[in-house]
Amino acid sequence: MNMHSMTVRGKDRYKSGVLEYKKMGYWEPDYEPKDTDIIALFRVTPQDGVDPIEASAAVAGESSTATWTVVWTDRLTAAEKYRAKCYRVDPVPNAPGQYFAYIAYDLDLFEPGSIANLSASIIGNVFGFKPLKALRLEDMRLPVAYVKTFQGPATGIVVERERMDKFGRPLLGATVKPKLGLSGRNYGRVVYEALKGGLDFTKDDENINSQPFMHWRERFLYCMEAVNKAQAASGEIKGTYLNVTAGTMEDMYERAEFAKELGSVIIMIDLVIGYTAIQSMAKWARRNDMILHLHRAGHSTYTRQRSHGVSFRVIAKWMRLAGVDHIHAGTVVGKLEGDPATTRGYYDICREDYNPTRLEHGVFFDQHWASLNKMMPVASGGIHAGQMHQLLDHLGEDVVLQFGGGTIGHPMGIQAGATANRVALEAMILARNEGRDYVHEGPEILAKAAATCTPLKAALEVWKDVTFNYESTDMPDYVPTASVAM
Ligand SMILES: O=C(COP(=O)(O)O)[C@H](O)[C@H](O)COP(=O)(O)O
Ligand SMILES: [Mg+2]
Repeated sequence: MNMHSMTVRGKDRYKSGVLEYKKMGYWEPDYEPKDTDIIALFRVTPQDGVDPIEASAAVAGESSTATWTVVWTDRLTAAEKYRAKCYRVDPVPNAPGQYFAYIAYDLDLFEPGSIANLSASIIGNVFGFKPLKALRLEDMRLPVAYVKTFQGPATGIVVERERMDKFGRPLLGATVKPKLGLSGRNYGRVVYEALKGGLDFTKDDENINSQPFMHWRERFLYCMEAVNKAQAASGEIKGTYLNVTAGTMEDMYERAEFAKELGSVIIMIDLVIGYTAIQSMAKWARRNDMILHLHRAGHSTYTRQRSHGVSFRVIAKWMRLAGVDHIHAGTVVGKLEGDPATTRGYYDICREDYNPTRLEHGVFFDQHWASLNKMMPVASGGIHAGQMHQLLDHLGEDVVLQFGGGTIGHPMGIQAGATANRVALEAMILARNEGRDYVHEGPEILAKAAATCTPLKAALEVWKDVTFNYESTDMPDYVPTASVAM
């Protein structure tokens, strides 16, 4: 690096001549990624005047071996091998000033089985790099050799269905509401009524831990009493996701052990506990035959903006490696953002053994999952019985459909809310199994089922106008085309 260039100030500071990552070897247009390389696809928005290829090479540099200048000690390493290599840069169609940069990383740059280590490189410093206006990690290709170093989902969809004794339909759940403030006794009543009314699961909310109005042991005791009573009353297996999220690992382990002691089939954690804590809890869940539910609390702070942050498809991939069994993955039709095609891509990541590239779903790479278990996607956020045909159509059968307000807000009460959801689902599954066009005939099928089910009739009546049709911020707006490198 020419030391003189470091004295340039202001806007000129970012002119291409100042960045020398290309010269340092982080741009290799002829590089053919190896099967064992990890590949990251970034959406790079360079500052005005910064050459896109230089900016992309800088991303490769800053997310692997480089600092801002060449250092003598590079010569003491196999720098050729350890340098990440940006090998392709394409302009993003319909997004002036944005570029897709493909970067390959040698497998030896990463510790086996550690999301913390992977993320410290790939999203470590580089998002704050001054020559970039914005940066988004869109997708990653994880080689089989790397995937195999992770445990993967503790239980998986197949064994979950066996343990729950539920087949051939989506599972049904509800988040207890209001989110905060209920006493243990009243909380337990919600769980009992929702389960007895026909749901398979109830769930703690993301911010229910151990507050003055209900300490965690209180919650666990009342919830498991409710589960046991509802199982006895219905003859079905029931579960409630006991949120073990806490301030320390010690507390989380203590809560998880108590959940196990009480006979719970499932525990829950929040994404905000961090990657290492998630991996530890996944190992605990595997050792203790427990289903592990992950609420993606916090993700929208970095997944929602189209030009900056990390796509949820990357988080979904990391979570499958880390080993959770359930993951919130969007609803398409509910209150929270997410368009059908992109959401479908997230569901594919959860449920397929192998993801072929599907640019229309925002899936940029073939991804082999090396026999890691599948994750159950969870659809939650503003959904109700009147949308059952759309939910089944968009999300398929291996999914948990969770109706919080859509159960507990039912005009005839919680049990009726649960019954409305169960009857709507079974009517739709029956129609599907009979080969009917349940999507287009959905409203008729629901109306017919409602004729003999007053709770469903009331649900359809009260929520008939509830739709959330806002434009998504995460539409797949592109299909990569010509490379600006050529
Ligand atoms: O409490 C709810 C939904 O409640 P309700 O069913 O009453 O709307 C969940 O926390 C959200 O689903 C999270 O969103 P996501 O699932 O997208 O992570
Ligand atoms: Mg919630």
